[in-house]
Amino acid sequence: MVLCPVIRKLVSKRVVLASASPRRQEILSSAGLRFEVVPSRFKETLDKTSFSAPYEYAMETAKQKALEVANRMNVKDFRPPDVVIGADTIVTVDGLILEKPADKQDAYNMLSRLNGKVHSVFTGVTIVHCSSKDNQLQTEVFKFYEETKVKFSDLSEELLWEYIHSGEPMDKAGGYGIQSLGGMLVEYVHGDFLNVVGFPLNHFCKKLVELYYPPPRDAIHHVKYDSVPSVETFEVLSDEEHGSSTQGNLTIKLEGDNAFSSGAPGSLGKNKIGQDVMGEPVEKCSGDMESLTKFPSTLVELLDGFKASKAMFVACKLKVFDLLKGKAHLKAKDVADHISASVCGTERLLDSCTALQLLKKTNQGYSNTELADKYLVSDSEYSLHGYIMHANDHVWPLFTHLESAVKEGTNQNHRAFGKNTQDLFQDSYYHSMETKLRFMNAMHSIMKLTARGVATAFDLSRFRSACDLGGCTGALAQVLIQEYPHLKVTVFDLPDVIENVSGFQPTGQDTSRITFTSGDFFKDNIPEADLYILSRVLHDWPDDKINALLSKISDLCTPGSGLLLSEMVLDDKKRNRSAWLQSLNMLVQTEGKERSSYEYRCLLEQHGFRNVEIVQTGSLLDIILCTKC
Ligand SMILES: Cc1cn([C@@H]2O[C@H](COP(=O)(O)OP(=O)(O)OP(=O)(O)O)[C@@H](O)[C@H]2O)c(=O)[nH]c1=O
Repeated sequence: MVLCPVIRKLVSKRVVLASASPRRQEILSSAGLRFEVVPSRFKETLDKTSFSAPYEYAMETAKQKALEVANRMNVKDFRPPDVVIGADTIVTVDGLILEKPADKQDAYNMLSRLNGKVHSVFTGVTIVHCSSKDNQLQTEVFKFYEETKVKFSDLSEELLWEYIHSGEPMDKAGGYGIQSLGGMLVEYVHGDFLNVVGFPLNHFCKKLVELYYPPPRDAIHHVKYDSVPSVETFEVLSDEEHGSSTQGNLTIKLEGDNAFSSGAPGSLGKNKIGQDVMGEPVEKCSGDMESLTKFPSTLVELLDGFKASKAMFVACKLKVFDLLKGKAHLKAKDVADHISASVCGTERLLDSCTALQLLKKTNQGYSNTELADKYLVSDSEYSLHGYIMHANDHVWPLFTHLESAVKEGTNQNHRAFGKNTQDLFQDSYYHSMETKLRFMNAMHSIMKLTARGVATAFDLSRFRSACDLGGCTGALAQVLIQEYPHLKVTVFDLPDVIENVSGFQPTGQDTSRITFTSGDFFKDNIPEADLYILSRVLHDWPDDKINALLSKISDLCTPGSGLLLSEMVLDDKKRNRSAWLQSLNMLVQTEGKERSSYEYRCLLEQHGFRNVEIVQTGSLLDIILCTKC
């Protein structure tokens, strides 16, 4: 029996689990999935210090495990399987990542660290959709992770050694198996138990729903029943999505009273074409639903969206998070004094930020959350402060003219800033030192956060030289030279930018393989390289300018040269909300737009690029690599 129809979606596909873990095999086969097991040969040796968070490491390892298997099978069988699933489980405690112990002493060290404490277990999962064109593997990569908190009891040395001698710890992350003897060590678990065991089945099913049955965004909401907690479900699904009939009726009726569903208000259990997918009378369900969902909470969230954004922007601008960094607590009055603001206004801002989970509040006062410390403090390693200031000072005013942008189909720089933008970058970003540095800061902060993902989405080690066109402060170049010891990178950008890059260079790092060259890629000669990179560049421009640029790059390329793009890729199903909103953003501020993978593929193939591969990261940027024929 296949309880969850989304698992049934995979029945007709050749699915491979790239894992030797017997636990993963058991969890997935118990869920009714049919798959082959091809353990990955990928060595789990990625540099942990190069990841901004432990789950990034787990997701990347999971991805590399899956891609290794996809590649190997493509070579061996001359065609890849349809889907490859990879996973990686890690335990984190005291800022350390624990994997499988090397020996008994190592297991003891791990278990002693966990003793009496709460730790996190992260499993990163990657689903790779594979196809093949001219024997070249084409992949679409989807990643996610799940975190579960586990508390160990206070355990005696004797018990720890007895457990270690049982042999159980050796093939398990953190040195324990919660599903077996190790369960005795555990006081409580917060979150998905199976995630600790090695595979977050629930999240996996939700991800499959997103991939195979994307609902219209406003159709997912939390439904409350007397005896059932509010949940986001993946149970009730129909293949008749978006009005297009696919393969038969997937009516599913859950047993007992706890059957629940998701759907647009007033349409519980009713699919797009009016069928009752729960097998219940539609009227009865709709009636119940209306009384239960008086409030269209999705709309309320949207109504509040701009208030939440602005509260965060203002708290950043007033450097509230900088002030609270490293301090145990501050009262509203102390914060107000420091930022020269009213006490009553400051208190409301701080309370709103607390409600938004950017701050914590106790009787002693306010303090930063981990999130704020990491991303909102202006000088933190992966700070988004620069990008947020750009959003506040540049994007926000433009969005107040969205209505005009929609009516006129053009950017609103003239209305928001009194600027005619003949030359987009010169006129809107670089017209004063202040706007120039603000824009550079914004690009630097967002690139620092995303650079590792861009640099490692594909193996670029075959290239010896790269040219990052519009590479701004060189944040991506920094990561590229760390990842690829033989790569030399030229950062090419407008003179206005290159004159000011020195303040953005890291101290104490060898940057001798990075060269900064100034010029305009539309007008001037572009440096020669094996690999050209356009990161968040094409979305600024209309097709005619893109064609001119791609043609110029293509002329410089020799067969085998690469072109790497990073952009937010639009999806037909409108799942990637950030990408669609970013396209609106491009309307109000540039001449460009975001594009779909099909549009990118066409543009690239038109200019002689082939083997177009796309990695959808599920975060801010998707990555496309292609090769000049
Ligand atoms: C915390 C915990 C972990 N595990 C196992 O730990 C291995 C993690 O290692 P991995 O590198 O993610 O996987 P692997 O076993 O090396 O397999 P592979 O996917 O081939 O790399 C997986 O087995 C998991 O079940 C348990 O069985 N129970 C637990 O409570």
